[in-house]
Amino acid sequence: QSPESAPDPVTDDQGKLDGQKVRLAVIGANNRGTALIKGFNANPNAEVVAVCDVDSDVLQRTAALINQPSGGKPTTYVDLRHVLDRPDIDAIVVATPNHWHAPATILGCAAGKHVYVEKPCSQTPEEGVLAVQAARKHDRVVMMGSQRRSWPAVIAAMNLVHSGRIGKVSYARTWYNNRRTSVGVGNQVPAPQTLDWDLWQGPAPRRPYVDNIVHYNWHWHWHWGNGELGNNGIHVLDLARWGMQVTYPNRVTAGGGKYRYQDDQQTPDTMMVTYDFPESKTITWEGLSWSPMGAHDTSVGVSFHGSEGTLVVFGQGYTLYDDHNKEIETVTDAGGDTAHLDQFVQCIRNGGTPNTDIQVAHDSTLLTHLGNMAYRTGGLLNINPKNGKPIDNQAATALWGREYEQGWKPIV
Ligand SMILES: NC(=O)C1=CN([C@@H]2O[C@H](COP(=O)(O)OP(=O)(O)OC[C@H]3O[C@@H](n4cnc5c(N)ncnc54)[C@H](OP(=O)(O)O)[C@@H]3O)[C@@H](O)[C@H]2O)C=CC1
Ligand SMILES: O=C1CO[C@H](CO)[C@@H](O)[C@@H]1O
Repeated sequence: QSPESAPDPVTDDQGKLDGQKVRLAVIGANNRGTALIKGFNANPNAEVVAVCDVDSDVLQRTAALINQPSGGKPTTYVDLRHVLDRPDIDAIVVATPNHWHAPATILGCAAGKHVYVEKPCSQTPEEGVLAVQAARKHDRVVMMGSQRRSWPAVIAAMNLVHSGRIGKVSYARTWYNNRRTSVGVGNQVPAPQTLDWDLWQGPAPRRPYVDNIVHYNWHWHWHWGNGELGNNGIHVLDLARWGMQVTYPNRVTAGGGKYRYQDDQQTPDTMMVTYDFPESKTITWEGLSWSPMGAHDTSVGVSFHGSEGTLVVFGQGYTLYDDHNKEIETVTDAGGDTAHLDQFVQCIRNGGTPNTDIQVAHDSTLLTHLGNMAYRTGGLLNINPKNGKPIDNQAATALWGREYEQGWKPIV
């Protein structure tokens, strides 16, 4: 079956389940997928009934984690299209590498499934636009895994910023720091017997298997990933955009490079991006994948700078400062995934729009794409703030979409 001929939609007019458990399939089960299997498994209103992974070892290991209330184990699948064929599955959870995120979301919506898609929700802006269209066309709940949106202290922090507690807020700084090791130089070897390399690649044009890409290091290749900006920048840029109440910028500038190691990584390990918005507001991102010391002695965060004070979101909470940097309060609360996953489940059961609905998700993810597009095309993009598209810039416009393996181009 070709991806363009997905099964007919299975619809229940309101997209609601009248009090039943939401039946989920987790697609992509390794690192993040394992956490999501455990998270949804712990939700009293959800049940993981299927696990799908292109690596049979990962599949067996992760399926074994689940005990269904009925006492059974989830069904296992290698090909996500077979998951979509099952009418008894209400929703899919996509925790594959990034090049699969939007194509799986779009196929899922067409098959009548609600979708929890990991961040970033797309690999290119074009895919993000299509994912929004697919969600609306098929009237599905489509939510992105930017779980900070559901953390109580982060919500309280945003309410403070929006209430004017720190005055007029014109600037937000975001950062991410880590001491990552080198990915080394890979060798072209046969793919492991347990791995279906063709399906792992799916929508991406075919390449030979190289032994330092699976797992995780695909993040650092433009062919499959979106670099640190798409990996960790999305979490904090999403918060910055929420706090600043902005959507599309009018100018994006990017600098940096790949300085630390001589290896196969393509994406920058040192990156600074400035987003200027038409509302006279600016957001910056600083990503250092090799130096662990970030602003305010933290490795990841956002600071909002207002005329009457400053608010720093870090970890699971925030610190509020007055206009002379005197600390007023520090608040921390629950983090994790529980509230975010529950929101997805509740929206499916009871209706409603999740806090990281696909449109919100796309608008935030677009910032990461624009930063990478600026970085890859000379450093400066002028943007149409009405639609987020680069103006008079052929090189950047070429990165709005991407090439697909024949037969895999997403269609809505
Ligand atoms: N919200 C959050 O805090 C976090 C989000 N993430 C996001 O989750 C995603 C996954 O990250 P991570 O788990 O670290 O990456 P990994 O590379 O460790 O895992 C990805 C998994 O997806 C599997 N896979 C690949 N293609 C398919 C397919 N077509 N069908 C089914 N399974 C497939 C992989 O198979 P194989 O076993 O063969 O590699 C692997 O098991 C990323 O997009 C990342 O951005 C990650 C961490 C935290
Ligand atoms: O979202 C994420 C949270 O942090 C992890 C550790 O760096 C990332 O790998 C991941 O993608």
